[in-house]
Amino acid sequence: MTTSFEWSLPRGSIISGKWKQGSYRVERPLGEGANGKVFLVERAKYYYALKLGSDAVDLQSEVNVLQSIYKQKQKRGASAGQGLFLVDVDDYRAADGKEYPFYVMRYIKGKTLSDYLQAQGKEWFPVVLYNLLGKLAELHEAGWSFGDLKIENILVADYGRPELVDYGGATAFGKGVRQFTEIYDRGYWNAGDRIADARYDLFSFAVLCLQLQEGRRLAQLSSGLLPQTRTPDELAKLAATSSALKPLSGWLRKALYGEFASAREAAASWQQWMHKAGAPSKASAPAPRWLKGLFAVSAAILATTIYLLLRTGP
Ligand SMILES: Nc1ncnc2c1ncn2[C@@H]1O[C@H](COP(=O)(O)OP(=O)(O)OP(=O)(O)O)[C@@H](O)[C@H]1O
Repeated sequence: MTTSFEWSLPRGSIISGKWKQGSYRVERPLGEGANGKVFLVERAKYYYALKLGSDAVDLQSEVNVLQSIYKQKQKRGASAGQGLFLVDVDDYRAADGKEYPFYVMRYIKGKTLSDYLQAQGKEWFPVVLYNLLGKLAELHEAGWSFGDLKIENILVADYGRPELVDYGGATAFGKGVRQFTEIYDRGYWNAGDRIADARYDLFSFAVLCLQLQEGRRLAQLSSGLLPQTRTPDELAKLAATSSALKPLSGWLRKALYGEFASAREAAASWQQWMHKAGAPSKASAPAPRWLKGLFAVSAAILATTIYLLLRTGP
């Protein structure tokens, strides 16, 4: 992946906006991709993620999506404190004399989905993925398909809260998806067209489950098939023969064949599966280690207090 500008900004550099004069101090780079470089920045003691690009059109389309989600949330009275909301949009004049567009968004302190599951344990899989379906549903209700759903574009914060980053592939419903990753793409698997709809993302979501649980077998499958023999049935068979995914194979088949009308419907069906399987729901998510530790300490203090009370007596 290459960005169209090669320079970076060292810690302490100041990025200031040409039009609104917002000024941000660079802490460190967070990542980089085809559309730009993302930096952790600080302004008035708050941290943000700032995406600096070289193509104003590409960046503007990401800004449009973020604005549209924000407006949709406002309409529903949802809290602005959640989600990847926009903080600022402006242009930066760099040392090379050129102007680069940037936007500033909430900083997501999290790990990529696969790193999170590796660190916290696979038992978080149902919870995190269920929450992700909720995120997709929100986006769809604002009229957008995410388009390029893949492991790298999902950051997971504490308690299994996923956040979608990189709206470069987001496409208004009814338009053609332009930015996608082959293995997650419905067109690549001859399972439908590339016209953005809720089902397009749900297909990628199903592949994401396979990628997380059966990454190696998925890669082998896709490299071993000819373009015309790639079908959703091959993916469904892979799910059915996976010990981790077998209980979910009915759900995955529906997502692969575009049989869910919406992400909400898909989420409701996922939740039913979680209840049946006894998987931890949001409310009863597995207790983090620190919480277990805290419980042990509190129990020890209580026991000591009772002992002392009994000993000293009235
Ligand atoms: N709000 C955020 N908070 C924390 N990290 C972020 C945030 N946004 C982006 N990142 C990090 O920066 C990386 C690159 O960002 P992004 O994917 O948006 O760039 P891109 O140029 O569009 O990449 P791609 O070529 O994959 O489309 C992400 O993978 C993520 O690790």
